[in-house]
Amino acid sequence: MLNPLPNTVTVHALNELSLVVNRGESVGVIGRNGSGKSTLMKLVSGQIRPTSGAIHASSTPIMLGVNAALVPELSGDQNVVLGCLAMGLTHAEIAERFDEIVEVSGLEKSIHLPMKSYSSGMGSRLRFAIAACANPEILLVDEALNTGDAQFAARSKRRMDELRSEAGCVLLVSHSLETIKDMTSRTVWLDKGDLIMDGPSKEVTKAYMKFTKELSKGNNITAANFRAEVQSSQANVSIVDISRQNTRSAG
Ligand SMILES: Nc1ncnc2c1ncn2[C@@H]1O[C@H](COP(=O)(O)OP(=O)(O)OP(=O)(O)O)[C@@H](O)[C@H]1O
Repeated sequence: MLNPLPNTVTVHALNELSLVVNRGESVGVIGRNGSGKSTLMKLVSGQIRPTSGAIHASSTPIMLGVNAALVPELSGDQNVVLGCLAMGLTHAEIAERFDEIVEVSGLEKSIHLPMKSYSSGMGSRLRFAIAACANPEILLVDEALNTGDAQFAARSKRRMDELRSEAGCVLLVSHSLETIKDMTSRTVWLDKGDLIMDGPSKEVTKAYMKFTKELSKGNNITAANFRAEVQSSQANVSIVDISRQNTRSAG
């Protein structure tokens, strides 16, 4: 940021990095709190703009759970229509998928109540169900947003598995390394806004575990040295700028 406003603080949530995700890839994103994972997802989904650089996408990336701009005063079912229209579905497609969306949301009769009367978990479930019906080519999942109960978790996992198998590519943020190893073949490790490692999920999670283990033992210098060592071994990764080029297709 060149000219920050007075009394403002500039946060470098994410530094320059280059990431190419190919069709058919499932990519995990891991890192400590505040490392830039959600920022990366928001950049890719277009919720925020990068200060510099470019993001190129072959179609509009859909972020599960947050992409639909819903209106609290409207009922759940009205918001289903609104959210689907916002994602580019036609009225005929919405009518076709409506029952499935309500089923995935698990809201049953509450679907007719105003959304402002929902608990945060109920709201998340509705947003998830709406976003999940879009069959996106580029699917973004930020597990930090998951607030559903156990029953919903099982239902959303099922739908997420279907989506993953149908999507061209998936980016998954999770603090669960088991989930990452289970669901992705490639993982990027971010730390303090830097890309530390990009490689096979098994290797990256192993390195990240070693790093966090040293930190939890209080061996901060050993951890920092290891981080630097891993990062420098990745130095052959080309660094290019990021920004976003949206190729939104008309409804
Ligand atoms: N709206 C904001 N205003 C100011 N700083 C922000 C904002 N959003 C994020 N940040 C900062 O950007 C950095 C990266 O945040 P981000 O949410 O991307 O991290 P994260 O890796 O997703 O963390 P977590 O694991 O806790 O969800 C952090 O230092 C955070 O404080």
